[in-house]
Amino acid sequence: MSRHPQLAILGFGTMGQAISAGLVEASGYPAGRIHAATRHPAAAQGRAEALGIALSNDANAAVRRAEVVLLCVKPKELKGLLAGLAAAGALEHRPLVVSIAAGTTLDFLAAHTPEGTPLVRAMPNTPCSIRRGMTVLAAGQGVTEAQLGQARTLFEPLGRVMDLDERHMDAVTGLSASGPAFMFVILEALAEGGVQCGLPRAVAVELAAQMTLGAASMVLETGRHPAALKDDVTTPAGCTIAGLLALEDGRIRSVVARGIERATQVAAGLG
Ligand SMILES: NC(=O)C1=CN([C@@H]2O[C@H](COP(=O)(O)OP(=O)(O)OC[C@H]3O[C@@H](n4cnc5c(N)ncnc54)[C@H](OP(=O)(O)O)[C@@H]3O)[C@@H](O)[C@H]2O)C=CC1
Ligand SMILES: O=C(O)[C@@H]1CCC=N1
Repeated sequence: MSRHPQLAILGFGTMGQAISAGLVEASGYPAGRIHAATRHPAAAQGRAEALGIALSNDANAAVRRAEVVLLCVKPKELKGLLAGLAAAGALEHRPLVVSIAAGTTLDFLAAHTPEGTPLVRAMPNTPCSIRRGMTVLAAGQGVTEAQLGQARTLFEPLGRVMDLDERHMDAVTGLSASGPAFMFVILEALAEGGVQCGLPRAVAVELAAQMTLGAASMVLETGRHPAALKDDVTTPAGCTIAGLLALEDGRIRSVVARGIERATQVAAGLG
């Protein structure tokens, strides 16, 4: 299979568009090799045209010519979509099927696709649209290393990729897939703190975002524990420890951790 297989993207909403944008705009995937399908294409036609990819309401046609099928519909919409593909015989050539649906297991996918369909579950996030994504992959039974590699090749240009056992997928969803929303709220709060202390809002947002990027990059690039990096910032009797204690008074650690736990619990029930 080529490095840029014929790709069908079913569902062209937030994630279908984020992945398409990452592939075409940021990583040079040939737009002509991507065919997206959605039930109401008019709404997203402008975005598809801007990317140069074909968008129609004919999922069966997109799948018939595809070597890789990326399922980007809501979990509740997946069963009907797969039933339609099966009824039309669109998966008879056994393309690699990659689902990003939260809470939707490989067993469910296997039960709703023709026997022997190679299946991979993936959990990306919206930063994939600018190549700063995090995607976790879990391979279905019988998927070869080459097929898993094909899925990896698809997501690697969009950011980091990690393989994990499927049992971790709900926690992955709660942490790295829902996580951007949590970080946007935290970023907004950081900026509000700056505004409260007199910074213009645009300046506060830029400082908050660049600081967050720098802190996250230090964790990834140094491999040091976040607690050790925090200690480096915290001068005895200085301002940082004063701020940290105020955050602890608000139970920042348990509030954030419980948010991930709750998102994980809900993700498990979405399929
Ligand atoms: N949003 C996120 O940050 C993340 C989402 N996910 C997962 O990605 C999937 C998509 O989420 P998201 O992009 O946010 O959802 P959206 O609702 O934005 O997009 C889903 C799209 O699927 C289309 N659709 C629905 N049914 C069909 C069908 N039968 N055939 C073709 N297209 C169809 C809908 O459009 P139309 O009505 O025109 O058909 C819609 O645009 C979900 O399963 C979610 O769990 C995973 C990681 C992160
Ligand atoms: O909120 C959701 O259900 C989806 C899955 C992970 C991110 N967004």
